[in-house]
Amino acid sequence: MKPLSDSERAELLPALDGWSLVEGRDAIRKRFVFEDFGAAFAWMSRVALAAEKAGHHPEWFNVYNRVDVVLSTHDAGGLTRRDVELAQRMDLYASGLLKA
Ligand SMILES: C[C@H](O)[C@H](O)[C@H]1CNC2=NC(N)=NC(=O)C2=N1
Repeated sequence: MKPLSDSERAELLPALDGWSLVEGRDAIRKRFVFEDFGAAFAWMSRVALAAEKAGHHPEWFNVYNRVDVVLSTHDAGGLTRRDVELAQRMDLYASGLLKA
């Protein structure tokens, strides 16, 4: 999988909801805040199954109801379409679960 081209970045990254570029690294990040630990972990479980199926895994750190996520494609050394797809899937699965 090739890293995103400049034109792909310009098109795909601004369309993502709440994701931002990580400084000093070709990666994107987002903080998800859920109602409680149960909601956070339910979401993580669902994402984990999808990630395993796709063979593309997040870097993430969970404390109680908060999950800090970083996405990058290690094999490509930077952002690829796989990261964009996983970000979109994470957002989809989080809808309705996030803290108001
Ligand atoms: C063999 C296996 O599919 C690869 O090592 C996958 C696993 N999960 C991965 N996840 C991420 N984020 N980047 C990768 O390059 C990657 N590679």
